[in-house]
Amino acid sequence: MTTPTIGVLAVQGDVREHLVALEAAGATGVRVRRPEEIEGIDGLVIPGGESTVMDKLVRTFGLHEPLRARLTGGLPAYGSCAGMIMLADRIADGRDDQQTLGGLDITVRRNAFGRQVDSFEADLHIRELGPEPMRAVFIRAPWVEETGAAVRVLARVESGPAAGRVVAVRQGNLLATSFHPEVTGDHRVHSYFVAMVRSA
Ligand SMILES: NC(=O)CC[C@H](N)C(=O)O
Repeated sequence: MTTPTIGVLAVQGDVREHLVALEAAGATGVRVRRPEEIEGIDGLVIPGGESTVMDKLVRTFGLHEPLRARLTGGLPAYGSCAGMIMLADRIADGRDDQQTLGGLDITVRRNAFGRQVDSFEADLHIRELGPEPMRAVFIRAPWVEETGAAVRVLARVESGPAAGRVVAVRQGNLLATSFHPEVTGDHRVHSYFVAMVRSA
């Protein structure tokens, strides 16, 4: 696989920013909106947005089952923010009929940082990405409340009232961040994911 083809789930959310970041990280990014577009991809990015809407549209467009089938088959996937929620096996205080694609043995709490701190930025040190801190942008972000034994924690909030909260995880071929690396121009998370896709 010289240049991997990575699909960005394009039913809702900040799709364009991920396509740009994937190209910068050496992959070909394609929009995934129809079931037949799932077959040819080597990896999948689920963008930030609104997970309740994303879930409904994924089911309406007949994408839920084919996406689950590929994820179960080991397709590498990266979810940012709402995408993290879509990859989580469990949502804390889950209500209504919100479903996820699942695969990550985590419980996420939606809009976890509270109304006063709707959106904020913080520097994170992520060993896998090198010594330089990463500027992380959180927008009505979830955090990871529980992790199963197979889940590796990659980053935690480092200071302030939410210090210690888990905001980046990996489990096998699945990667998720609470924050939005696609909006900062720092493409290290996407490069890390592209490397995961290459070695899958
Ligand atoms: N920036 C985001 O993706 C926000 C996620 C949104 N709060 C949700 O619950 O889906």
